[in-house]
Amino acid sequence: MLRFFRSVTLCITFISLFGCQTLHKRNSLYQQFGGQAKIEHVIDAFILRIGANSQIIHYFSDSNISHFRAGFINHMCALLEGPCEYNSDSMVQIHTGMNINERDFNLVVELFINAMTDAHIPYQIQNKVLAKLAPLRSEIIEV
Ligand code: HEM
Repeated sequence: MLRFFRSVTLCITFISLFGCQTLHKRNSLYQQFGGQAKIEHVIDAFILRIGANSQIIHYFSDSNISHFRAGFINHMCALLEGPCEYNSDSMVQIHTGMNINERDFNLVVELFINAMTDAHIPYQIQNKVLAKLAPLRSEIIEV
C-alpha cells in the first residue's frame, strides 16, 4: 500500500513538473512574440533598415550579412527563451573594437523597434523584448 502511495505521489510530482514546463514554453516570450517566423520577419526588416541608414551602415561594411542574419536570429530566439541555444561568441567578443557609441547603439535599437512596430508586435511585448536587450548595452557600447 505504501509503495502504491509513493508511486502515485511520484506520478503527480512528475505530471505537475512536466505540465509546468509545457505551460512555460507555451507562454514564453518567444511564443508571445509570434515564434520563429515572426522573429525572422522582424530581423529581415531590421537588416533592411540598417542597410538604408547612412549613420551606421559603415559598421557592417566588412560583414557577411547572411551570417549576421543567421546569428542574430539564433541569438534573438535564445534571448526570448525559444527552442534555440546560442553558443557563438559573446556580445563583448563580437563588438570589441567596433567602438560603438551610445548614439549609434540607440539608433540600432530604434531601427529594431520600428521593425517590431511595422510587424504589429504589441507594445507590451516590445517592452519585454527591450528589457531583455537592455542589459546587453554595456557589453556592446565602447568595448
Ligand atoms: C542590443 C543590441 C545588439 C545585439 C543584441 C547584437 C547582436 C549581435 C549578434 C548576435 C551578432 C552576431 C551575428 C553573427 O553571428 O554573425 C552581431 C554582430 C554584429 N553587430 Fe551587433 N548587436 C547589437 C547592437 C549592435 C550595434 C549597436 C551595432 C553597430 C552600431 C552592431 C554591429 C554589429 C556588427 C557590425 C556585427 C557583425 C560582425 C561581423 O561581421 O562579424 N551591433 N550583433
